[in-house]
Amino acid sequence: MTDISAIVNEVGVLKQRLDLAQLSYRDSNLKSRREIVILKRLITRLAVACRGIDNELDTSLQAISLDLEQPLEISRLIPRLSIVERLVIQQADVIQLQNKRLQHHISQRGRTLSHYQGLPQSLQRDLRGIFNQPSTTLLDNHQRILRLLELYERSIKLIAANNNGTTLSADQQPSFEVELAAELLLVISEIDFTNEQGEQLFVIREQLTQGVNQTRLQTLLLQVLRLIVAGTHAERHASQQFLNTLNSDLASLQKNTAKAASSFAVLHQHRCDFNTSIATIATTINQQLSLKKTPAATPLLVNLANELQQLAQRNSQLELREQALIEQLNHNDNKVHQVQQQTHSYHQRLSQQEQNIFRDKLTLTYNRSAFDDRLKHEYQRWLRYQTPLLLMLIDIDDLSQLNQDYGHNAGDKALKIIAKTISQQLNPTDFIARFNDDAFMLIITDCNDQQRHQTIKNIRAAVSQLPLHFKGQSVAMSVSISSSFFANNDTPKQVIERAETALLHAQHPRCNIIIDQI
Ligand SMILES: Nc1nc2c(ncn2[C@@H]2O[C@H](COP(=O)(O)OP(=O)(O)OP(=O)(O)O)[C@@H](O)[C@H]2O)c(=O)[nH]1
Repeated sequence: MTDISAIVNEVGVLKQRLDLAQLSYRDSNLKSRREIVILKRLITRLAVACRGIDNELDTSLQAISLDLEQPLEISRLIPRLSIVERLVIQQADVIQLQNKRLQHHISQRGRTLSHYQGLPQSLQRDLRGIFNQPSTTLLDNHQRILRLLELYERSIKLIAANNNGTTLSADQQPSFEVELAAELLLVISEIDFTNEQGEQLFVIREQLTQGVNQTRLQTLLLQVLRLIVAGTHAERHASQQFLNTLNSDLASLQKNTAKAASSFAVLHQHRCDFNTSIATIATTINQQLSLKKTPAATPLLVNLANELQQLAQRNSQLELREQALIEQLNHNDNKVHQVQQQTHSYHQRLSQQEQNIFRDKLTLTYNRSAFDDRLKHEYQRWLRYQTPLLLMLIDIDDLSQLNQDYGHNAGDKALKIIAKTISQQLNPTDFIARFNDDAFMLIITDCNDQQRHQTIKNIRAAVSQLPLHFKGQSVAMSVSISSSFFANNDTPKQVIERAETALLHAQHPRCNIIIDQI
């Protein structure tokens, strides 16, 4: 009987364990449902943040969101989640780097503009206000800001010309205004702010379509400029918040997943122990029955055997649920893997954007930031190896006149064609960047004086032979070029200044002169 009471006790203990195992299963199931909610939220946020960046990314994120509507569980994802988290942090770093460069570019343009002679003091103050804002992500909007600055510059010239009462004829002026207003409308229509600034831009758009005078146009230009900067600040703030939330979501997902994984391990251990116990009891009962020493206890033993069988069945159900859990975990594993890949491609796209910010959008040559970087690098090389290093400054003659006579689009076209023509005269190792409005700078390494002369000659000849036609007229273009080798204790700043000063002197009274200055 002692054996039997022991068995009864053990069966009781086993029942308790089974109940515990079921509780623990329910608990871990609840936790994993919570994780799925977090994962869904995360994917939705990612989809909102990446919307419009890439069609494929949009579609895939949408597909994942739909898939997540299926029943899921989460675990074993910790390493992948760590990678996703790292990528998100990297993206934040990339954005910061882009900010710095764009801000630099924009403040350069702003500075040039605010030094424009004759600009009313109040306008100068307004402009300074805009450009003294803290560094921010003007990522997608920096080109628009530059275009606005350009429009603004042109409108100032228009007013200045008006004040002098000379430059523009009466029938020229309204068309010039209309052209400026149309360009401003175009800039606004490209902006997609969903915030307060977006609404204000909409109002300005309405005003522009109804027609505005010159002074109002200039006020609106400045307002649009301010709104874009403010709107970009707001968007930047929102995307920063998104990244922060994404990070904390990932961290919480990771934590919960770790908990779920450990609950799952405990559950599994329970079941193993349970199986062993059942096997042991079954053996004991069989032994008792085979001994036939306790016939009175036989019905009790049979009952116990039945109970054991029931326990074994419940255990099998538990096993099935575990199996389902494992399948869900695998499914989820795939989902997180997809998220990781999407985040990775988002990251690659940001890297691509980073590449793009080194290019001048109009001429596709490198821009000033890229030039600064490259020159720094070549200067270090020159310091070290003292191999020849040459800067060549090429300024397009009379671009403003061309703009005035044939319109800004003609000026754009000339800039593009001349940039391409210059590039065609260069060696693969030469570097060309748009240095400012109508000037390009070349960095040429390992070149002697004779090659320098030849390059200048080739560029001038190629540009002067360009077949440019605007409004049915053939227009001849030319460039002024100065160049200077690095020598003695030169710094990049000194060589650039030397080339700029030489060019300035050569252009007045007239340009198209080669200046070889060492
Ligand atoms: N079309 C067009 N014009 C531009 C662009 N960037 C700057 N400009 C214009 O280029 C002109 C440069 O003016 P200036 O520096 O006086 O140069 P310029 O008229 O070529 O005179 P010189 O260089 O002295 O021969 C300005 O009128 C700008 O508006 C651009 O991207 N496209």
